[in-house]
Amino acid sequence: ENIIYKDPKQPINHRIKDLMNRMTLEEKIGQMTQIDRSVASAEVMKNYFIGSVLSGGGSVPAPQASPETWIDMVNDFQKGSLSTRLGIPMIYGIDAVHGNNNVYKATIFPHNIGLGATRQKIGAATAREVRATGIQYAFAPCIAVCRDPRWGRCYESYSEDPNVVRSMTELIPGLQGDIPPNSRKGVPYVAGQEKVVACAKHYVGDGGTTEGINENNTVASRHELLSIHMPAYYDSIIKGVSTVMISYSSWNGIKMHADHDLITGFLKKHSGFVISDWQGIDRITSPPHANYTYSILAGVNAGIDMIMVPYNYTEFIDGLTFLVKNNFVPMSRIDDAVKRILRVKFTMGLFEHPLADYSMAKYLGTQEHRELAREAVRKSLVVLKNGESADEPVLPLPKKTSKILVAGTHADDIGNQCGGWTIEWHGKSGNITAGTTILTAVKNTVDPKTEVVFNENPDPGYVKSNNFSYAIVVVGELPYSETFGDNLNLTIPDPGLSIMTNVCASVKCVVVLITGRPVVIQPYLVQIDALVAAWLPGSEGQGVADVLFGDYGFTGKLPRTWFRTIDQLPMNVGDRHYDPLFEFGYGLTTQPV
Ligand SMILES: OC[C@@H]1[C@@H](O)[C@H](O)[C@@H](O)c2nc(-c3ccccc3)cn21
Repeated sequence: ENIIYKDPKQPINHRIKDLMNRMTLEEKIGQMTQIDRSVASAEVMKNYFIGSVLSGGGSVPAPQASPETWIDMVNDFQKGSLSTRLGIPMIYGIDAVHGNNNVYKATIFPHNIGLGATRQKIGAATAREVRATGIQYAFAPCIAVCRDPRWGRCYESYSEDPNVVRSMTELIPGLQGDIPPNSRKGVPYVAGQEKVVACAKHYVGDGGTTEGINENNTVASRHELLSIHMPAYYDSIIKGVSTVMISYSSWNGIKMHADHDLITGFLKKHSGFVISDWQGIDRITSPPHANYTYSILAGVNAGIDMIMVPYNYTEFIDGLTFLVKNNFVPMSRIDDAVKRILRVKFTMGLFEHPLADYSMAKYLGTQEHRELAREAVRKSLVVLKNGESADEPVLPLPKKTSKILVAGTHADDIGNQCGGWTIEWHGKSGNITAGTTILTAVKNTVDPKTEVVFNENPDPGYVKSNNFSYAIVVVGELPYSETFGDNLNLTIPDPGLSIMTNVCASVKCVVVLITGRPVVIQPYLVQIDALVAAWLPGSEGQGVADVLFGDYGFTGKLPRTWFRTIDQLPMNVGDRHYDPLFEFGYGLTTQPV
């Protein structure tokens, strides 16, 4: 190819410069525009030079669509982009935040709250399952530091402790590949076709809002912001994260999407691109979209490079074009944004491999990935109580006994054990995707002679009259995401609470909590014989039975403080007044049998 930007042997900076020199303003602004698949088509991609498409939570080509159907859709949009004058390929993004979780039959890993180990391997497996659907960009990892469990997204946060969150940035080399030894830091990196572009989110302070109110205001000194919420961004950038997503929240009343100092003045020492959240610039104003021209002006001039519009792309394109032509947004700002977007697209080899090939479809939901998820589940569970004293432990449970009861709303429900961001945006109860429920796992694990009785919500009389050796009660929160998960009381919703108290009043009980965060449990502890925090384990429920029955020991530790009562919140490790029910880092261990 004698056209420099099309020649993979040319240095990337030369390819960027050559391509930029050829681009019209319309083509440049198109690169800055990301639209949802529901308003995309090959025609739209071609006519508006769209640079990126996404699947918002639950935005799928068809219910239970196969990997091939996903690849067909992505390649159809790509062909539209390749048919433009300059043939700049588009990049497709999706929230693969615990596996490629929008996709039917994808492996669903534990949510971040439960991810204690194996993060790089999980990143690599997730990258493969994203590529299995032809997608090249994952809006992960979320490196929020959740400081108040009343926040609806606390389960998307690894921990309240910035150091734990920093260690979780190991997901990035899993997703993107390890940056080459002694390569320049702060440069985007994606190692080929089995890796994806990652996205550290949401910049910055998303987990520190008042009372955990989603998208709200984080009141913090500069020192607190930099020491609690910022550290993991350093690690992410050093590890070559290619993109950073801006938070809906505000810092001391300033909307992050309009914060030039923190975006351009601080973050953009790295040379990847910065992307807005969904209608993130619209929400700069209250009410959202009250002055969209101002939203575009404030967001783009603050330093945002790609706008997740995601629907009314002509309004965005026309608005930004007006602002550039009338010198409200300098051309230098547009060129900076497009340069960064092109750098990521060139670095990841998208110009050389714009179309997904079907050979990777086989990676979706493989047994190998499910075994990895199962291992992650084992390592994520935390034993908070194990009998009345160490010399009479309840766990591990005997496999061989006459008859056991399994009860609870979360015992035989894949959707409940996966939580939000699974198949649908908010997740959904029921048999929503492939996997192993905890009940199935228990049946797989006990001795064949042991009778396993499942009764979701038994009455006390039933429990008493049946002479069960013990009961496993699996209850917790119903699936939720974002604002819908904001919760000021953090009680176990009924009927879970009454199932727990009824069963535990009548027989020796092991309570397994399926929650995205600590919940009120102190009043019930005395009647619970053993208590396990299982968080949101995902599709591989076998990992729960593996440790319950001693095939593996429990090793998990609390990644966040377990409060005594709600009125203590916010309360985090290191606070002067710290009086938790179970402290950060607490967890009883058991030996494998
Ligand atoms: O799914 C794309 C992004 C995701 O990456 C971000 O983490 C998350 O904050 C987010 N919220 C919405 C969203 C919010 C309200 C209505 C519709 C969609 C969309 N998104």
